[in-house]
Amino acid sequence: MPCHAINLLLFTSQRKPAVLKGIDLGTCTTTWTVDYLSRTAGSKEVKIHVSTVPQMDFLRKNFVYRTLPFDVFVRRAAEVKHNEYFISEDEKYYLRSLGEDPRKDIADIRKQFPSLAEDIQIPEYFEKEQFFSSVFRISSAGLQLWTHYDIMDNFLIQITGKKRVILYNPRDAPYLYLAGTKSKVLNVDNPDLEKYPLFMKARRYECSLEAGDVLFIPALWFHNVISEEFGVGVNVFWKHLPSECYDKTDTYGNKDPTAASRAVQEKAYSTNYE
Ligand SMILES: O=C(O)CCC(=O)C(=O)O
Ligand SMILES: [Fe+2]
Repeated sequence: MPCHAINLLLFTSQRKPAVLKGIDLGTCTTTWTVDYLSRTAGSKEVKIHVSTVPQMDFLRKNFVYRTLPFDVFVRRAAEVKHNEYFISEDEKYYLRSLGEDPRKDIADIRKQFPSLAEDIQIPEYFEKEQFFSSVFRISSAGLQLWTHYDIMDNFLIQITGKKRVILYNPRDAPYLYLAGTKSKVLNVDNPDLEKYPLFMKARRYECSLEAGDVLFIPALWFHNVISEEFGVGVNVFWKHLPSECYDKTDTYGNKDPTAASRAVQEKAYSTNYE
């Protein structure tokens, strides 16, 4: 086993987030320009989030869902002011790619974007049977995705563009004012402490992702993501627990696992962390 694979196994088993640099991700890191992406993926329709403000709020829904051909979407997401737009000329876009039928099918870029999937080499540090989904994350500059957790282990592969990611340990959940898997505290940099006094107690971890970096986000770790530039990411979720622990109807990877599996996941945090 190569040395970096051993390192990776070591920290995935420690269940701590980490940024991996210098991993061979294939040709995507050099070829995925706006032109290339538009030409290669063509006009397949994608459902996108469109927002007039950069800070998207899932709970109050300050954005709308719209559909665009992929090539048009990528060009718009890469520009700051738009000639053609839905709500405002400086609206922001976010794509979280989905399966063909999002209620039944899981996002897998090899199925929905086969020509682009050829260009990316996904770090294979888990067994094939553990793979759950691969998801495009394409965002306008400035866009901020709400703080949330997912229930599976995850590599966030940043192919182009810069991101800033703030993370919180699952143990700090009591300070994050959760509604389901999402935090009500949108402004993590300047929180309203009168409304959310306990937020002060949450310990913030922060990292910058440059193009070509891969962030390991362990299951249940909260993350808040700001795209500092227009950028293209792909994230890969995999099942680190036995398959039967997961809800079979969950195509997003964010439905809570069964009570027993949740207890197992949480135990990892109460024993492994200082
Ligand atoms: O990079 C993003 O836009 C969001 C990533 C994310 O939420 C994830 O990888 O689970
Ligand atoms: Fe996530």
